[in-house]
Amino acid sequence: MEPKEWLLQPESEYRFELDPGTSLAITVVRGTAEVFGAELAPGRTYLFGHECKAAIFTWEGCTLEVRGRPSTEYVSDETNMWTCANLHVMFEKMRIRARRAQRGSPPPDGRTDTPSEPPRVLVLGQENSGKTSICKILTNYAVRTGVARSPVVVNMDPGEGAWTIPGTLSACPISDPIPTSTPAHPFGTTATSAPTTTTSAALVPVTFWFGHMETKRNPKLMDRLIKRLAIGVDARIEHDPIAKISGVIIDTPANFAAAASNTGPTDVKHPMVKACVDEFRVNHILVIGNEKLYVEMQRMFRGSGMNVIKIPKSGGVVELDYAYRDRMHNQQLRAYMYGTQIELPPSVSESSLGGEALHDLTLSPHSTSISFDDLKIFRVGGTDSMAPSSALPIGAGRMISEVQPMAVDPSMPGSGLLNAVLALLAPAPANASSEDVLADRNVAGFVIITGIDIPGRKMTILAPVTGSLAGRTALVGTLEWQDS
Ligand SMILES: Nc1ncnc2c1ncn2[C@@H]1O[C@H](COP(=O)(O)OP(=O)(O)OP(=O)(O)O)[C@@H](O)[C@H]1O
Repeated sequence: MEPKEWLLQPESEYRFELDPGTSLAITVVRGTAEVFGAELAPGRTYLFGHECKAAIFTWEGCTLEVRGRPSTEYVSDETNMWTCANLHVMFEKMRIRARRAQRGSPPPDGRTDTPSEPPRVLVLGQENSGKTSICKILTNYAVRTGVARSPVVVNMDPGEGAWTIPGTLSACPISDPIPTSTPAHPFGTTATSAPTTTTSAALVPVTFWFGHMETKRNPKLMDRLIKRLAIGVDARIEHDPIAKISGVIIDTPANFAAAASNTGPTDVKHPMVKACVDEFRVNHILVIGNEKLYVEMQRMFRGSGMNVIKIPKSGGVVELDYAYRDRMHNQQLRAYMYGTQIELPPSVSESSLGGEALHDLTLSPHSTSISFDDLKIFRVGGTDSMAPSSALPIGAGRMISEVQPMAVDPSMPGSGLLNAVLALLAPAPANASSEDVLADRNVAGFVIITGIDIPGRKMTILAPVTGSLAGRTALVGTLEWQDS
């Protein structure tokens, strides 16, 4: 198949959408281009797969050579990249001020009355408004400035796998551009059992287990984890002066933008926004394409010094349906266990990639049989946390607190453990108090229960690496492994 050439005028973008089982190879043959803010090296071939939907944008104009058959492809010169660039310049000025204050130098403009806080940005918007893409663009622009920058990207959306798997909340300082090639890795890849030379091993996120895909499953736990994540981020950047002045960029789930009810004070309607703002000391809220939410945010934070900015939704953002999201959740879990393989499009050979594009990162998980007694398994909030509070019978209270861990006995029929995804917890800190809930502990990795033998008191566990699980503690939620 002959490659197709696309001639892009300055400030335009080539948008594409891939169907399942197809892939695309793109080479910049002239000019400069970027994908969600990450520069594409001229002459190098980049692969996209797993139903990836993205845009290759150019500031100065470029020629792209495209091999493969996307289901949709077109060029648009209506983008919101100028907005992103202006936001980046504003945030960069804040970082410069913060850096000078950190070093004890006078501010660049000599004004001592303006604050020298780094940008701490919360991105809000409805479903499919382009929140994750804007977080990526702002992060990529920050790390491309030519001076050391390492903003902390926070994924507050448990439906988004971020660096690990769905069901988690995580944060990670980013110092290299976030690539885009597959939605299996929305914020780049971390090493699981992969060789460190082939993945961004520097990405070691702070990760907590929420256990569900939707925040409404357990709002109390969400609230607790927002606080816990903020503490984790502070601890991570405490001894990292560059990350400290680079600020924080927080991606949120769509329901942060939806009011819990249409009545009552605004901060009651948006409790999770309020929690994020308080815990992460947010100083900028970006509201994507939602006038009502923009006005509500302005009202909610009036007089607090908060900068609420309305930004247009890009016309390129694709409406992702539930079936697609379901496939991506499975894809992210599979990628965690088995790695990521992107099939080469017809007419692209291994040698034409020049050994640079990583398309086959195969991992080999291990299946082991362990005794029921080896692993202590808990479910936070018990089984009734699976139902939203509003679904409980009128007047009925919960039997247990939504953040309380309940032991799960694998020998009980209907334990819900078969095919469940478990988060292995890091060892408890020495100073952990008795009130500590297990969900407060960092996640060290994930395993899947693929078989349960009740008479033999054994279970089969799929894990990315070998190693004994004896004495470990794990949390279970509502995430299930669907082996295909
Ligand atoms: N300019 C663009 N051109 C083509 N595709 C785009 C563009 N911007 C975003 N997309 C794609 O649209 C989809 C939705 O975008 P994104 O994930 O950023 O939205 P979101 O608001 O974070 O979604 P969610 O509802 O999951 O919170 C993604 O697949 C993304 O890659």
